[in-house]
Amino acid sequence: MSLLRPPNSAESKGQGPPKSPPLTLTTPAMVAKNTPCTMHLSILPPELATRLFYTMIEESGTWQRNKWWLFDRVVESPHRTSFYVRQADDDGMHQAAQYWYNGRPTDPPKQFPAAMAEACEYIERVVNAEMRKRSRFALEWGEEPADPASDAKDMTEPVIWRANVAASNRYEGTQESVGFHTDQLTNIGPYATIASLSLGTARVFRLREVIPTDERDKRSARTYNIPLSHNSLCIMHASCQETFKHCIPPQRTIDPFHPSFPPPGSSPDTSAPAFNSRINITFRFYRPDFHPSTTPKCKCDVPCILRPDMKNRYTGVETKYWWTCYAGAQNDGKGCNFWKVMDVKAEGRGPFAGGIA
Ligand SMILES: O=C(O)CCC(=O)C(=O)O
Ligand SMILES: [Fe+2]
Repeated sequence: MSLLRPPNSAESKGQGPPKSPPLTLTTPAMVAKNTPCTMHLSILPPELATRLFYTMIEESGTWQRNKWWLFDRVVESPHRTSFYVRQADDDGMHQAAQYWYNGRPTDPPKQFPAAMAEACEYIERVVNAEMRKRSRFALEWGEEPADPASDAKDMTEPVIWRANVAASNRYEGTQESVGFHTDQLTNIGPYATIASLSLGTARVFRLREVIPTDERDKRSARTYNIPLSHNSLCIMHASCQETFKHCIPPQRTIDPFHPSFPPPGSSPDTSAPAFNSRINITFRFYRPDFHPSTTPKCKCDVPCILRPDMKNRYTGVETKYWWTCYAGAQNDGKGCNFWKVMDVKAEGRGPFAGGIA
């Protein structure tokens, strides 16, 4: 008599623990309480935020939609994206590196535009201050990155995170989006910290936990919606990529963004146009011990990608990670099925915050 059961009862669905409805997190306190993220409002001086928005709108003219093979067809990302490296100031890390994306070698990346480099200094300060408040996971990077002084002169505390690369995304209108995913850990390593700056039209950032297999009958995942406004920073802290997926869903409506001044170079009587565009910049720390030259290659001779074992993550002392073939994303959907468990000692990774290896 299923017709007589209450529509949302566990019994009517046939399985699983009760589900909680999606929760919208509108304040920094709510974000910190419910997710492995923190939200920081009005992060940049307003003039810099608007100037950077205009810079990135201009830059985005050349950005591409990512394409890859999924099973037997090519799919195209419903938004545009690009990759930047910070001026190679230290160890030549970027000069020598061959960058790959979705299983294909990419052109040498562009350098941070001036306004992005300026913004990055504010963001590094906030990220380092936040990280110092949190306890660290054993597999996080355990040493000060090389030459912190050049970018953080007035920091009195040690620098534990540096943004040496950034990926940027542009979402136009209500329908451009990115589906649920976790960020590849190939070069940022386990328990990475990712700092995500939002500019322009506010969009919802959605998070959902991946419940480990052995907890599925005890609890179910909840969806969290975080509206990210112009000039806000969302930090995905260590463990976010191991435990949660994230996406930018399409929306029914958005509010146009009205910049506080017209584009640089416009005539004095021009008023600022309105935009339906959101720009996102995710600042990342490519770890020296996960330098592209150290990425294992699969039998297709393409660098593997590194992913956590999200579903069985509590089976060992530490989360397990896999190196897997990614060639199939480009090669007509055909990869070599190569995989191996990451072995930090055998691969010579570290130093780690937990002092392993
Ligand atoms: O646009 C965003 O806020 C998220 C972008 C993202 O998830 C990514 O670039 O990996
Ligand atoms: Fe992401």
